[in-house]
Amino acid sequence: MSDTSVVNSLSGSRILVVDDHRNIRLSLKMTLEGEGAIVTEAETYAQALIKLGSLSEAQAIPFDVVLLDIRLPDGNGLDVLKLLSHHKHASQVIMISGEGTVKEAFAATKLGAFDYIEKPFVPERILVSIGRCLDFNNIQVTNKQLSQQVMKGQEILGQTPAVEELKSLISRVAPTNGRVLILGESGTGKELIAKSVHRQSQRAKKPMVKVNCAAIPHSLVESELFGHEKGAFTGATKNRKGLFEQADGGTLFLDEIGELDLNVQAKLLRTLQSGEIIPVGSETVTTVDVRLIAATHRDLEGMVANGEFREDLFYRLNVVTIVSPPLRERKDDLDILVNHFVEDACQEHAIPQRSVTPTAMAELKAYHWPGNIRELRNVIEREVILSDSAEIDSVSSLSTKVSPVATTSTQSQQTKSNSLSKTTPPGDAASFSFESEVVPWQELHQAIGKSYIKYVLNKTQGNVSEAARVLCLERAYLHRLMKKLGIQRGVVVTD
Ligand SMILES: Nc1ncnc2c1ncn2[C@@H]1O[C@H](COP(=O)(O)OP(=O)(O)OP(=O)(O)O)[C@@H](O)[C@H]1O
Repeated sequence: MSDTSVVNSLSGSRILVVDDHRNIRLSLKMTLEGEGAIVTEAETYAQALIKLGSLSEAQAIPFDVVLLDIRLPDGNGLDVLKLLSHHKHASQVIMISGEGTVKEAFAATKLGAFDYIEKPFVPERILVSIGRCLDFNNIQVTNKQLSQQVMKGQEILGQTPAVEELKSLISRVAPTNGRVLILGESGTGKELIAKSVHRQSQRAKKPMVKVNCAAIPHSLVESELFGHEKGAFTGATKNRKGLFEQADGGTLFLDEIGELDLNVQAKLLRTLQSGEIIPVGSETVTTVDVRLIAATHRDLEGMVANGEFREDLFYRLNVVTIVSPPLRERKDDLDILVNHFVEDACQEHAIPQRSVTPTAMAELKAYHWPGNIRELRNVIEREVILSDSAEIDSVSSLSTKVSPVATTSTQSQQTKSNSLSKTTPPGDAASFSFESEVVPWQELHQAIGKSYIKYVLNKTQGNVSEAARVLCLERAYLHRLMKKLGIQRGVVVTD
């Protein structure tokens, strides 16, 4: 036996030895089986093809490594190699040859042979080469798994004309350096589009840095984008690179750009015009090469008209506009999306495979989807988790706040299976008469809560701190609740 690293890597590996010399086959078989490999022999070109199977793309080749002699009585080993090189899931091939020439060795390597070994060889030479092959196979498998993981959830799914058009626009725009403005409602996939543009661009190997402008306090946006010098403001204890610099050579994705205040908009405009940034508190100008992609669910043109967004910045950003269509305008994609999200949720939560029945699918199609694909993903995840059976037959967790837009074909099913969850769609009172009498649960919950808080505030003479104490709530939380429920501070109304 040879060294342990070889012993470990050969154990259980499937190896095909193709050679017309019986002695060579036997000696290879003995050596390889001694290391735990499973060896199959072929004496001729024809036998090799039989052992390799149909070589159709649908079938994996049943060997990890093929040891292939070049001169065979009925053909040339290089032709077998050629056939294997066209196969998507081919095994690795090590060519062996008695009277090999440099030309042959070169041809073999060009056709994708992993190694080329001349006879006579010592067994260790073969073992080391096979060990490397197997390591390479493992690395390839790991790479594939990793890239599948990275790509998981990154694909823009859908086949409706709207989505096909979207994908075609992305593929045309992506390879250019043009700035992109992505418009669309929340949850329609704007971030997915931005990632797809970056991935298909020449900057794909460089970073894509994402920033949600709505999530950063106004006072910090400038320093986040452009960086700051030590001591520029309280808390700036050291120099810090901004997101523009972090994205240098790549893409900066400014999500919710409509939330930037006018001051930062002016600085952003300057950077877009000059390609230069000046960190907060610094005098040094740095040049950056960044492709900007911006997105918003807001009506930027309306904001320009109202003076809330700079017109010059709007035109700078808006070299190409991509509109992400709302889900209600591409309901034919629901089947694909739903099946994908069901599969995803089952995998993520280690739940046996579930499926959605046509009845449940009709309910999903009748719904208006105000939260778009994000809402769909969440609804499906909830249904998968809560469902007791392999078939999801009814969708109980659709939001109760928004009316479904029922189509004629789905109304009867919807009335049957969805009797409690929806409010009446406009102009459709007859078929929803029972539902029109029912107050959705969340509305009821809020109404009771509002009435109760008002009652307590009345008892405490409008004293919010006292009311919070009595209700066992944090004062700040009670304030937020009052704001949400529309209870004005200081105005105490007795219901
Ligand atoms: N066409 C699609 N195919 C598959 N998944 C999608 C698609 N569009 C959106 N999603 C999924 O829906 C969710 C929301 O998408 P995304 O965050 O890109 O939306 P968004 O428009 O950027 O939302 P927001 O405006 O709230 O930031 C994500 O989980 C995303 O993977």
